[in-house]
Amino acid sequence: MATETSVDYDRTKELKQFDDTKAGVKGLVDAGILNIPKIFVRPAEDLATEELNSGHKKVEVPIIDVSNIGDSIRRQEIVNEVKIASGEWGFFQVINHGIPLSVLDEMIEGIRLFNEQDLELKKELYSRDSAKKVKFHSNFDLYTSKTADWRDTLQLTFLDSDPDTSQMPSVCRKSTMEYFKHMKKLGETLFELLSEALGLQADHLNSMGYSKGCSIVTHYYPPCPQPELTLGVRKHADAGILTMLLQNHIGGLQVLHNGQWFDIHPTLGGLVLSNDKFKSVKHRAISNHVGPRISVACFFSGHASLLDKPFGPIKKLISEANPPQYEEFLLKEYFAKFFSSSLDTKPPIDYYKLVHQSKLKQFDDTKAGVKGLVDAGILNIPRIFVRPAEDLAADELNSSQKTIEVPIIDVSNIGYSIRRKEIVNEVKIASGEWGFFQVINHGIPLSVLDEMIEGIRLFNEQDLELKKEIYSRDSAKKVKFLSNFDLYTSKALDWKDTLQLSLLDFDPDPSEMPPVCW
Ligand SMILES: O=C(O)CCC(=O)C(=O)O
Ligand SMILES: [Fe+2]
Repeated sequence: MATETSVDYDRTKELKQFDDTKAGVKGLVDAGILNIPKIFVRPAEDLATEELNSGHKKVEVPIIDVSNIGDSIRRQEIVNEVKIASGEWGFFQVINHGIPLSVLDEMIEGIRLFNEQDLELKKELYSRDSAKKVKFHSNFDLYTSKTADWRDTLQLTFLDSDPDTSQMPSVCRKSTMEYFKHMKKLGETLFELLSEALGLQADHLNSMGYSKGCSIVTHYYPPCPQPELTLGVRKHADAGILTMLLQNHIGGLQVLHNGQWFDIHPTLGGLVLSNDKFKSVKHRAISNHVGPRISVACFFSGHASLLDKPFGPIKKLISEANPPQYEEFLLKEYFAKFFSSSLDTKPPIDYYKLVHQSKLKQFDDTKAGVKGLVDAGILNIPRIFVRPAEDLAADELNSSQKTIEVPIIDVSNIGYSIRRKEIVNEVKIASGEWGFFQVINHGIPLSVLDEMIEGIRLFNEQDLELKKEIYSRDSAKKVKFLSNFDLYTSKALDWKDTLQLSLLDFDPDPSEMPPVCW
């Protein structure tokens, strides 16, 4: 514990030092660093899951040609393509959108100029103040994430009005204004297509104000000396309703589909959200030896006037056959959740998932745990236990050949001072390197261990009504039985039931223990 705290302390200090430079990641590169600072290095277990990337892909990322959208037959086809892409991927690339290439190029160039201008000018805009409409910083979640990402961000928020040109950095003012104009128009078109794809009137989503408020979040990813150790943007799902994303020639955007990462080659891409009819795609950007990589995300997340209003599944889509999947929430609470947590934690929309919550409650209310399901003769495990596809894919990892062995420590002869020193040393190494070791020759009779296991088997296999009496999630209870202590907060449940005996302030009290195993 003590080491954990001191590591955390150093990290906070390093984060603050980095933040105080107000020079972002580009400042580090300009200073000529050869190794990236520790605050950017991803945990070893995350780095190991990169294998995910290597598999052969049998499908292709959807590309939608929106030319001739005015032709009613072609429009129907496009709506259908949008429906499939949004439902299966939550992502598509748009081509022939009519935005002049020069507008896109100049937008990227403006952002390059902003980031490469005199540092003192950039520093003036460096801020983490959520009230600021125009600000520059590195990693909005710098102090809450496990690892910082290799990018700097200039954020322009226009939720309640069109862009305020006077506040915009002069180097990218003209190009951003022009780009914004086109994004607004394309955004409206995409919202029309999405409305139609949901079986609604074409103007449905636009008339709700979704295409009115928008934030343009521009990222600058300087070349990274050790791209294998960090990311440009960690895996996440966007919080907004629709994101339109532009990236320069370097590429690096990847979307997660059926547990595999797909590279997205530079062109405009859209990302989407809805009542589970459309997917909210997980995506990330890798960092690279070459650069700068530049990307521009245009988030449509609703006009400022919607922030205080309840937000929930589209009423017209709800029926008995198609019940709501999410409860209503206030948009401002939802965004507060998003901005106060690390980008890669559970997407905020998951907190409002109704069906999932009610399925969890149903299971909890049986008080029979996982064993109850098995006794009922289920052949397929309920969905609440199924791990996300990307976690399952990462398990391939498990199969690789191991060259070292798990530490086993023989504690016999612990009374001899020379042997004790050796044991202490083994404990030190095992605890430092693994945080785990096995103990042998501990002197506990085998029968004690066997009887303990047998008692727990008897407890779990006794009459259900007796077990139910102590089923509880009450943290004050010293003796309780339950399945998954984190049932309501985890991504997927574990296949286990638990009898918990907390002996923190008292020796076991036999009268409180389950009779079969006391
Ligand atoms: O830079 C990119 O390609 C992705 C940026 C992104 O995902 C975001 O801003 O949410
Ligand atoms: Fe994103």
